[in-house]
Order: sequence, then structure tokens, then C-alpha cells
Amino acid sequence: MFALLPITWRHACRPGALYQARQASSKRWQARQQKDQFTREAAVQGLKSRAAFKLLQIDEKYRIFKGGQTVVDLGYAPGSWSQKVAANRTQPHGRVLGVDIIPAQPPKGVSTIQGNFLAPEIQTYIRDFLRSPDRGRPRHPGLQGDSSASLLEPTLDSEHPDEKTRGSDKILERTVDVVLSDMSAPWYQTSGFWKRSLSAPYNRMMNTSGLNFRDHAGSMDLCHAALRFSTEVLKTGGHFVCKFYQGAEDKELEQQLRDLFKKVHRLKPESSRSESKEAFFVGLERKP
Ligand SMILES: C[S@@+](CC[C@H](N)C(=O)[O-])C[C@H]1O[C@@H](n2cnc3c(N)ncnc32)[C@H](O)[C@@H]1O
Repeated sequence: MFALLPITWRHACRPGALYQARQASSKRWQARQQKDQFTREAAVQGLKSRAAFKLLQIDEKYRIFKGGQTVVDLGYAPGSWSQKVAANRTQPHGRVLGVDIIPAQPPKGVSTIQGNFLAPEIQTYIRDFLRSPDRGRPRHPGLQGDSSASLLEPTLDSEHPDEKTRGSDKILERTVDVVLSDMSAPWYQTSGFWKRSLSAPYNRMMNTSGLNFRDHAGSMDLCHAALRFSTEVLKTGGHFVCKFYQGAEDKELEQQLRDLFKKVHRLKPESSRSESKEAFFVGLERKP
């Protein structure tokens, strides 16, 4: 029976395989971090991580953000997507809600909830937050965020062209313009306890196991959960961006995206490491 299992799964089941893979992956990660141009650029720009560049490149291509939007950022920590992209580009008067399983310091202008997104009670909590339209919005929009980095003309017109659609979104409590998901399972913290984990939690977030099958399966669970949540909260015309690890099941996820969105793109931004299996789905304009 064991011999019939796919080679990747047998490898994953070998005693100590996960530990060894993580150690090797951790060393590779540290070496890469030191010489990577996006890591250096992130440090220069005061960003919490290099991940910001992936979302910037996606937004440059598909123009996802505009002023006044409500954005939910799933797996926001340490916060560079929320900090650099969503909070800036949804001004004036936008709101960003970040959700993460690990504690992290909320980026400026971003509301956050700490909890496991896969837990139904956390999703209820998120929906409660989103239900009230002004919760998490700046009272004095002009004073919020670092608007100097915004490349888009701010506009309050983030609503639908069609009053009827807007009415049905309201009844269904679809209040969100963009759902982002960069979730990947964090490792258990084994070292670095001395570090101030709220402001610098990244030392325990090298969150791929080094085993392709495992990373793929884990990311599919998280992406499906993010997509199910989007069907409940995303307005007609809203957008979805989701990181995933490529593998056998991603075609099925892509099909589900095609059912929900008018346009679906699969891409690997320049700043995503070429040797990694990481890629992104972008779903544009939710169907009514
Ligand atoms: C690659 S990091 C995100 C980086 C982030 N986009 C940024 O720009 O800084 C992935 C995050 O997903 C979070 N995560 C993974 N599984 C989660 C879950 N079930 N619920 C909430 N957050 C989760 C991890 O804790 C981790 O912080």
C-alpha cells in the first residue's frame, strides 16, 4: 500500500523528513534574504517585508485598488501588503481590515483581528466588523496613511454602476471591494523568543515546509476558505487576489474562480522567487 503512494507523499512521511526539509529550507531562506534585491529595497523603504512588491506589481498590472474601498487582507502579518499598498491606495476614506493567526503590530491606518481564519467564529467576528460601514474608516481622511506613495487618482466612486445590484449587495451584506489572501501556514515558534514578536514577528514566518506536496495542499485549503468567504462578503464588481503553491489541485480552484469572476488571471510577479512554486490568482469583477 505504502509503495503505491506518490513519491512526494512517501518522502513527506519518512521519519524526520519534515524536520530535515525545514532545516535545509531555513538555511536557504537566510542566505537568499541577505542578497535579494527586493529584501534590500524593502529595508530602504521601511517596509515590513519584501512581500509588498508582489502586490504592487499585481496592482500595477490590474488596477485593483481605488479610493474609498473596503479591503480585507487575510494573513496580513507582518503587514507590508496592508501598510504599503492597501492602506495607501484606498485613500481617501478607505478601510483595511487585516486578519492573522499570529500577533503582529497593526500597520498604520489598518484595523486588525488576531485569529485563525479557518475557525468559523473568527469569520463571524470578521463579518460583524464589516457589517457596520464606518467601522475602521478614518474620521479625518486627510490625516491618515502615507498618501505620498499613492500612484492612483483617489476617487470615492468604488460602488456599482447599477442601483439594483447595489441594493441586493446590501441585503446580502456584501460590503467588501477587495479580498486579499497571502496566507500560508506559519511554523511553530522554536527560537527567537527574545525578539519583540509584535513589531518583528517575521523570524518565525518562513512559512513553506520545503515539501512541495505539503505546501500545495495547505495552500489549497487556505485559498478555498478565502474564496468561500469572498462569495459571502464581496460586492458585485469586487476583486480577489490569492497566493497559492502550484500543484495538482490548483485547476479546480481556478475553475471556481472562473465561476465567480468575469476575468481570472494566474501569474507570478517578478518579485516572487523564481525557484518557488508560489503563484497568484487574480479574480476581477465579481459576477452579480
Ligand atoms: C507570507 S505571510 C503574509 C505576508 C504579508 N502579506 C505581508 O505583506 O507582510 C503569511 C501569513 O499568513 C498567516 N496565516 C497562515 N494561516 C493563517 C490562518 N489560518 N489564519 C490567519 N492567518 C494565517 C501567517 O501567520 C502569516 O503571517
